[in-house]
Amino acid sequence: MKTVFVLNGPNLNLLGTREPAVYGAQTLADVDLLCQQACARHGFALQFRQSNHEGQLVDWIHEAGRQHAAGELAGVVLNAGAYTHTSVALLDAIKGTGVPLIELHISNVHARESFRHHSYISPVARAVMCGFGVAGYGLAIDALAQW
Ligand SMILES: O=C1C[C@@](O)(C(=O)O)C[C@@H](O)[C@@H]1O
Repeated sequence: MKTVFVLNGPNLNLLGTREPAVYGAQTLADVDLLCQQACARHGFALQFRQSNHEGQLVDWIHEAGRQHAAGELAGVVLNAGAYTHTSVALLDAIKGTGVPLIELHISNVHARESFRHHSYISPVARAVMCGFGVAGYGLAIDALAQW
C-alpha cells in the first residue's frame, strides 16, 4: 500500500476560524477526514500533518523522499501556506528528494495580493491547484491515484 503525505504549513491549524470568507468554515480536522476518505477510495495510506515551522516541513519532505526511494510513496500534497512565497529551503527539499508533489492552495492565490502570486514551489511541483476550497485536497489525492 502506497502512502500519501498531506503536509500543511503555517496557520493552517487555524482553519475554521481564520478568515472564513477566504478559507471557509471547515477545520483542519475536517480536511484530515476528507483526505482519509479520499485515500480510502484509492487504497492509499495517509500521513496528514501540519506544522508552523519551515524546518519541520523540510524534514517531512525528506521522510517522504525516503519512502519515494523505497517505492512506497504515492505522492505529496503540500499546502505550504505563506512559506510558498518565501521558502527556498522547501524548493531545495522537493528538488533534492524528487518527490512527486502537488502544490495546493485553498484560496485562489492569483486573485489575491501580488505577493501571493509568486511561488518557490511551483517550478518543482508536478502540478499546482488553487481556489477549489478544501475540496481541492480530495481532488489532489484523486489525481495522485492516476499518476
Ligand atoms: O496560509 C496561506 C494559505 C494558502 O496557502 C491557501 O491555502 O490558500 C495561501 C497562502 O498565500 C497563505 O499564506
